[in-house]
Amino acid sequence: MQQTPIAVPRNDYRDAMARLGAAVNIITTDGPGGRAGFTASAVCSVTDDPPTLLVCLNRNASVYPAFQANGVLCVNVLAAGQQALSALFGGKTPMDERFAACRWGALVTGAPVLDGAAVSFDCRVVRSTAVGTHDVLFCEAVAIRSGDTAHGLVYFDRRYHDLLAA
Ligand SMILES: NC(=O)C1=CN([C@@H]2O[C@H](COP(=O)(O)OP(=O)(O)OC[C@H]3O[C@@H](n4cnc5c(N)ncnc54)[C@H](O)[C@@H]3O)[C@@H](O)[C@H]2O)C=CC1
Ligand SMILES: Cc1cc2nc3c(=O)[nH]c(=O)nc-3n(C[C@H](O)[C@H](O)[C@H](O)COP(=O)(O)O)c2cc1C
Repeated sequence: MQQTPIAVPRNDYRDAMARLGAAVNIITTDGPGGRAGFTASAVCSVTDDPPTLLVCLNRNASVYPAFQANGVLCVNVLAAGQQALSALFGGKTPMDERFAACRWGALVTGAPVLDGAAVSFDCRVVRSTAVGTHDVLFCEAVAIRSGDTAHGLVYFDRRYHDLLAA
């Protein structure tokens, strides 16, 4: 017998996702579309050959056109103590104000690399697929910079938690 699928209400889904702990990342880009950056928890590793991550970006975000035009990005994984940057890049703040809050470098693509990040993946976007409200960006790493800190940051239950190494 066929079962009728029951849709999960959006808020129930969000409440459930709030219990899936995730790293917090500042995703940056620069190029012909201009400099831009946003906070993302929807980031994960796809394959190590070729080294590929995915990043989910809402097509309604103000930063979307810049990421589309540039085709490059840097995934900056936040370290313990950097949660203020997550709020700053999490929406509404003018772009210059977001970037003025900390120091930046560059590796290969020119996408901004955050000083003090736990690790940064400099990437070219090699493919993208639209799913619902978001684009899933497949990003091939062309350079990596590891930070000095052993202390990470996790977003869980709508709050930030420092991960302090023993
Ligand atoms: N993947 C995304 O686009 C995410 C967007 N956000 C944005 O930040 C705001 C604050 O987030 P929270 O304090 O965690 O409260 P929330 O209740 O809005 O979200 C709870 C969880 O649901 C998921 N989620 C939220 N919005 C989503 C979206 N549009 N698409 C897919 N998954 C989504 C995330 O895992 C998030 O941590 C959200 O309202 C949303 O606008 C936050 C986390 C992920
Ligand atoms: C903790 C946190 C995680 C987020 N994760 C994502 C994400 O994975 N993908 C996404 O498109 N937006 C995510 N957002 C929302 C974007 O950061 C926000 O929409 C972005 O800064 C664009 O905002 P703007 O349109 O005001 O520029 C997240 C926000 C927060 C605070």
